[in-house]
This record gives sequence, C-alpha cells and structure tokens, in this order.
Amino acid sequence: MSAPVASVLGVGKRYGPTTALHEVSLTVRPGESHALVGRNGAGKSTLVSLLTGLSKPDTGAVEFGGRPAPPVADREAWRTRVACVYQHSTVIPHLSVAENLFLNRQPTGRFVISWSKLRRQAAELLESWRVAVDPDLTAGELSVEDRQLVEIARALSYGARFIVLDEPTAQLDSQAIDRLFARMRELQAGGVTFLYISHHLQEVHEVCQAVTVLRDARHVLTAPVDRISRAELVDAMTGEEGGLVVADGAAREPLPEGTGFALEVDGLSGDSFEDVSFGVRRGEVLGLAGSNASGKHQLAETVYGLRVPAAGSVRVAGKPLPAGDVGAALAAGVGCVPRDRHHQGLVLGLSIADNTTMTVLDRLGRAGTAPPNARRAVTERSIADYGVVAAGPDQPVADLSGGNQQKVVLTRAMATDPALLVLINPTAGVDVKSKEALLAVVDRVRAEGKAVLIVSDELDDLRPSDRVLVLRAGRLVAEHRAGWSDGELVADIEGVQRGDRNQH
Ligand SMILES: Nc1ncnc2c1ncn2[C@@H]1O[C@H](COP(=O)(O)OP(=O)(O)OP(=O)(O)O)[C@@H](O)[C@H]1O
Repeated sequence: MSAPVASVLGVGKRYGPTTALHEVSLTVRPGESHALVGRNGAGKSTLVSLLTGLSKPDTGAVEFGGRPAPPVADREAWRTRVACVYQHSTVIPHLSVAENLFLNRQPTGRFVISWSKLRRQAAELLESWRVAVDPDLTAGELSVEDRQLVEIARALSYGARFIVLDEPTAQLDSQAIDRLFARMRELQAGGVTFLYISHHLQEVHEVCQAVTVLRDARHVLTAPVDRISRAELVDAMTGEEGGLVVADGAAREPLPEGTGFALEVDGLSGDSFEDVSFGVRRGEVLGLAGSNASGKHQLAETVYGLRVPAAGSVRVAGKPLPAGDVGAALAAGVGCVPRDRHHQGLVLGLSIADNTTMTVLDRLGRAGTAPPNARRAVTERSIADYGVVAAGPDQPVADLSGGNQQKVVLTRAMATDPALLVLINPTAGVDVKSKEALLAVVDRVRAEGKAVLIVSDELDDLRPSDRVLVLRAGRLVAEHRAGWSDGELVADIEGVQRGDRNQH
C-alpha cells in the first residue's frame, strides 16, 4: 500500500488551560476525500492548524508521504505539501486573480515584473484545472464559489496535492454545492486528496470515502463512510445515543384568529429585491428561503436597519421603523443574528461577557457602567443555556471555536429579550446537536408570543417555521405552509420543475 498522504501521530495541543487535542492520530490515504467531523470545540481547526504548519504540536508528530513535516518556519516547503481553503477568504481583494495566483513569484522580464507573462501563466493555470474565472478580475469581486476554486488552483500550482476544505459549503447554495462536489470528484480522479470538514453530515456520505470523528479533543473513530450511518456519526460526535429532534412547525396549533402583527413589511424595495410585502404575527415563525442571488439576505438586513430601502416601509408592533437605523430597530425590540459574525456580529478582542451584554448595559446598571458581577451572571446563564464550550465569561471571543462564536452572537441577540428576532443563517458553523438546541430556542421564543424571521440556506433551519416564503430574483414567488417536502421547496428556490432533489 502506498504511503499515507498525511499522518498525524499521537498529537497533543494545549492553549493555556484548554486541551484542544489529546493524543490524536489520523491517516489520510492518497486519492481519498476524508471527512473530519465533531462538535463545536472538538479540535478540528486545531488539527488543521497542525496539518498546515500554522502551529506546532506540543507532543506527537505530523508526516507527509511518510516523511517528517518541514519546520514551521519553512512556509515554502509547507505550501508544496498542503493547503487549506478556509471559510474566510485568503485572497487579497484589491489585487487581480492573476496577481493572487502568482503573488511573490511573479515572472520577471529583465528588470520588471512581466505583467503579460503573469496574466498568461494565470490563464494557463486556471484552464489546466478547468477553473472558468477571468484572471484580470479583481479578487474581491469573486463569488465564494469562484474564490474557492482560485484558492484550490493556487494550492495545486505550488505542487500540493493535499487540500483541506474547511466547511466549504457554508456559504454556497445547493447548485453551487453540486458543482463543488463534481469538481472535487474530478480532482480526486486526477490524484488530489481532500480533508473535508463539515457540519452537514449528509455531505460526508455524498462526497467522502472515509470519516474521522473527534470528540472533546480526542479521536473517537475512523471508518469507511459506507459502514457508518448518519445516526451513528451523531452518536459518536455526542458520545450518547438518541439522534436529533428538531421542532417542526407542522406539529403546532394554528395561531388564534386576529393575532396581531409583530412585523409588517410593505412594498419594500432595495438592493437586489423588489416590492416585497409580508407580515409576521406574534407567536409565529416565518422562514425566508432563496438562493444566494435571491436577495433574501439584503431583504432581512433592510428589515433590521442595516440597509436603507429604496421604497416601502417596515413596521414593528405597528410603529414605523426609521430606515437604515440598527439602533432604532434594537430600541423597538428587534434582535438580530447578522449574516457575517466577524464583521457585524462580534468584537473578537472582547470577552464573551462583553459581547453578550453590550446591547443591554443600560438595563444591567447605569448606562455603560453595568457591574461586572451582573454581566458575569447574565453571561454564565447564557453559556449554560446555549451550550457554549468556553473556559468562562471572561474568555476572549477570538479564542472560541467558530461554532461557539456563532452561539455567542445568538446569546447577544437574545439578551435584549426581543419581540422580533431576525436570524440570518443562525446555525452556520454550528454542530448538529447544537443546532437542535438553537432551534429549540426559536421554538421557545415563539411559544412566549414573540415573532421570528429566519433566513437560511439550510432546510433544517426552516423546518420550525409556520410558513416559508420563497424569494427568487428579488421577488416573492411562493409560500409554503409547514409540512412542505424538501423537493417542493428546493424546486421553488431554484425555479425548476418539482422533483425530488437531495437536500443540502
Ligand atoms: N488560540 C486559542 N486560544 C485559546 N483556546 C483556543 C484557541 N484556539 C482554539 N482554542 C480552544 O481549543 C478548543 C478546540 O477548538 P477548535 O477551534 O479546534 O474546535 P473545532 O472543532 O474546530 O470547532 P468548530 O466546529 O466550532 O469550528 C476549543 O475549546 C477552543 O476554545
């Protein structure tokens, strides 16, 4: 049997008091797609940082092709062995695709960089890996899908044939996911090996051949995917039996006649959407579905005041909201989980307590001077309620795993006790079991008579909705009552004939 592409041999890694990995071993075979799964904080990103040379294990070793990994300082040597495509872009946005591909290794003429040669080499590279992206485009304008392909091509051009994909589907709609998987299969056939990190367990079965589960910093199992069911994977990740229970809007009693509206959106137009009207009643959960190009994110962002509409109005509890004023929306009782937790959601350098309570300081004490004990108490309750894996309320949010950061965004939205909750991709990066807990919060909020607007790419997130509206090319095109089938909803999202597609 040929040598493993990569091996991790009994590695350990600590961050202060936190054991992020404990004696973990992993073998990745040539030409396979190997899934790495586990709950938030299980140690996946830490393992990737050791496998890509961004940090050094405290104990144990990493090998490529049976040989010891290069020293951490030798970035060039690492680049020829492995690359990671992160959820966050590593391209330089104001440079062209060609410059990003050949950064620091531009072909030079006698004295100066030869731009025509650089462009030609980039075009050849992209073509050889069948990446249909214009090398002259500014990298910041690329779609997530194209950006990922450019990053893969860049890795391959360094000679690396082992690529880590860190939750690659998190920002892709279902058609883009299908294209990514097709491309992965082609690359695999050409000798590329993938380590695939995802919280979407159905993807593991769709595109991987082997799976490794981490739990609480430890290796639990490695198995061929065709020998392990999704339910068994969940059990291995959680360490307990019992699977998942997600609230379903279909099981609910209808709202009493005449229940008032918490949110009324009337003739709203803006960037990427046109003349949208709908209402959400108190005690109702409304889902909003659509592809990435549908305008659903922009619509929700306009509702909570992040964007100024071109026309139309938003009323909360009967009162008009001033346009484009997040503070006014917050004061009117709107809580939100924004789309991008890093830019709109969290202050990474501050603690969990600071982030959780920043919108309620005036309620906990005189404006801006909330006593630390009150802030700690609120935060400790949130940490317990939402299952945040953290050392304590004072831990900086930057040190939390991705999924746990997302939970902190939700705790902050809930801290104001909002009458209307606007959630955009609320479970992005959140593990399957924590998803269940977050969706249970939605159900609890609804039962308390509050209203919830959920915008999501994931059908599981929409399942607790009483109704789901579908937005396509900026217009409302369909409404589904609870009890919809995946096939029906996806067909409306994509604007194709109804048929039974796989859900993502
Ligand atoms: N720089 C750091 N400083 C302190 N603790 C850290 C640091 N990086 C990670 N940790 C801790 O190590 C543990 C493992 O985190 P890691 O990011 O590897 O988890 P993960 O499995 O990738 O989770 P997720 O699914 O949420 O992305 C967590 O408890 C996390 O808080």
